[in-house]
Amino acid sequence: MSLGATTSTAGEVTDPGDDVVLSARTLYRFFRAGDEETLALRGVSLSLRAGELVAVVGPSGSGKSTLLACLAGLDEPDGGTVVVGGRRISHQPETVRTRLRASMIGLVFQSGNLLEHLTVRQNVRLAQRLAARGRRGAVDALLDVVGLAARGAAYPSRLSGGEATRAGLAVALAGDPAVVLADEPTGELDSATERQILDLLAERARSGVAVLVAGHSPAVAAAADRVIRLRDGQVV
Ligand SMILES: Nc1ncnc2c1ncn2[C@@H]1O[C@H](COP(=O)(O)OP(=O)(O)OP(=O)(O)O)[C@@H](O)[C@H]1O
Repeated sequence: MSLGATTSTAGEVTDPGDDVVLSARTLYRFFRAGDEETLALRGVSLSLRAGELVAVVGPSGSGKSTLLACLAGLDEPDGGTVVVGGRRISHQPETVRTRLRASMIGLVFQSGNLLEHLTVRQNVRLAQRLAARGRRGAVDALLDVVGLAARGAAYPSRLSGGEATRAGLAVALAGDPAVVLADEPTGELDSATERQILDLLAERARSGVAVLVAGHSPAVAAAADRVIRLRDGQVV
């Protein structure tokens, strides 16, 4: 995918670099609860290239989830810029962020991204339709990739933790995203299932997707091509 366009239209960057699919510059995020102010992100910058698997690791509270939410346009940074596919996603109206996210980004959460009243197959098909990008007929192939070919008719409440994560991954991949952002997808899984999920993410990266996965576990860092360490909201 060529992302090298140069234009002055609002929301586009001048030179995103050859294969940089996502970049964040000097992100700040403050939270205020009563008198207490938390600086969750303190000037975080990063770039994510097509075909690489990058891990964001750091202790609890270091800012991983906040960072991923800002990168995905689910949350707005108080300072700094996020650019995805050559277009600015930060500081945009929600409709713009949602559209950009749907066309470019697949999200995987530990808590799951499945609608409970739909089967696994229906969840994946819906995600594909919403993104309006996935290849038709690819739903079963995708379920096969994540090892859930036999579980397409199951409802989320009947899935094990590992199955739910893999179904969530199929949903995230349904729109053929250029970027996958996974927030602690393996947090609650045993090490064999964690390995499976990380292998799937690595395989996606090898096929050209830019993958960012946040987690605590050494296995997450070990699976990555590159590791970004966060502490107290800063890259260390
Ligand atoms: N909505 C919020 N309101 C107030 N403080 C928040 C909010 N969200 C996050 N924080 C604070 O921001 C800091 C970073 O939190 P964040 O969830 O990003 O960390 P994390 O590295 O993802 O942690 P974990 O590994 O436990 O999920 C923490 O101090 C947290 O308490």
